[in-house]
Amino acid sequence: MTATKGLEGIVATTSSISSIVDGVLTYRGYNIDDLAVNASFEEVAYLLWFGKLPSSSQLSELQAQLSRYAPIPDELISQMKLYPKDMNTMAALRSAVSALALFDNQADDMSREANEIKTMKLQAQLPTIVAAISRLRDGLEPVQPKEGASIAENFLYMMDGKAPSETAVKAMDQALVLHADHELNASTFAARVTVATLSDIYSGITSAVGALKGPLHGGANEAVAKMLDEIGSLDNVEPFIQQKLANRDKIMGFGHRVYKNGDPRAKHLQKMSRELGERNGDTKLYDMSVRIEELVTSQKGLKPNVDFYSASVYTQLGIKRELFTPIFAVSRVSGWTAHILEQYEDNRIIRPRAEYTGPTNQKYVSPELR
Ligand SMILES: CC(=O)SCCNC(=O)CCNC(=O)[C@H](O)C(C)(C)COP(=O)(O)OP(=O)(O)OC[C@H]1O[C@@H](n2cnc3c(N)ncnc32)[C@H](O)[C@@H]1OP(=O)(O)O
Ligand SMILES: O=C([O-])CC(=O)C(=O)O
Repeated sequence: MTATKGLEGIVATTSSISSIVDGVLTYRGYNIDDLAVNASFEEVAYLLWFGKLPSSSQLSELQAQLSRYAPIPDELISQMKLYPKDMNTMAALRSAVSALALFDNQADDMSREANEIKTMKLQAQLPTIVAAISRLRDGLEPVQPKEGASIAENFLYMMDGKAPSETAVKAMDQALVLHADHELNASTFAARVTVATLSDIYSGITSAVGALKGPLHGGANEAVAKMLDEIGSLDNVEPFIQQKLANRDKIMGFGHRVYKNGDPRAKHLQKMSRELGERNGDTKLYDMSVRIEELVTSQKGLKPNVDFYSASVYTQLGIKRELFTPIFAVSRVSGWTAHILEQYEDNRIIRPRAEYTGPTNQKYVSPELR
């Protein structure tokens, strides 16, 4: 038995949800480039869950269901009020998602029908939770979700309590589409491992949020924003990046386990970042990002991943940095739940082996003789 570090190149499951072949990402066979410019996030969520794009009536029904499920239990809000103000937002989200199970009397109902309802509840409630965490941290009361609004619009509205601009809603919706699913990434794998023990869907999503939090995965978008802050100006990009590369430090938002010639989602986020900068009359963040990309690509051969330009997109939308990774979860919960439903459909416990490298032939010696 020989271990492969990080399971690189290991095919661990079959899946019909999303694929990455020769650098092309598809959801259920639809190219991400097509979906990013044409589909709404709700259409994409439906596609991931049910395998086909919804008809107009199916889409309206889904929107109505998501609206109905969006409010979160008052008991959960009371609990969240006890979270410390200096909390890590992803840790708070992880706790709140776990607590949601306590207020759902179908949490342990393993029927397909019950799991589809929980899937929609989770999709509807994650944005409400993230917006509430943000407001409670600022000493503000949560804003109730607005009936009939899309996930993107509602999320922006619940964060600020003000109607978001059309531009902001469009950008958020596209960002949600781009982050919705990504084959067997670490958080999706964590979700599948958890539910493959026949544990409940809330346990799977709690595991996934925990895995997404790390800076090598979803947490990289927040780290990119910190780096942009630290760099501060276009003039400082070159010395900063040269120093980082000389120290062999990782540049956050670059590199990918699967894509070696670039992440197909990055170009859409780059375009969004440029357009938002032009609209705001200030392209500094975009210009700095492009310069970082030029340096890292020419000197290390590394290309930006989905987390790189999303940092300048969200910053230019006026979103606080500590919400960047939670926004990833607001989108990716669609993919996580699709994978969980798929795992339950044809389940076998996921239990690989480890190559043992510790000592052998040890003999027990009593404590006084050690
Ligand atoms: C949504 C997402 O999860 S996208 C990924 C988000 N994460 C990041 O942006 C964090 C920065 N990137 C990374 O840490 C990595 O590229 C990962 C985690 C994405 C992929 O990791 P792996 O597939 O294990 O690649 P690995 O870390 O082995 O990198 C291969 C080589 O490229 C280097 N490298 C990879 N990424 C970077 C980077 N961002 N900056 C500098 N060097 C890098 C490594 O140091 C390594 O060099 P070496 O062979 O000289 O030791
Ligand atoms: O696939 C991965 O390893 C990480 C990633 O890009 C994602 O989850 O979107």
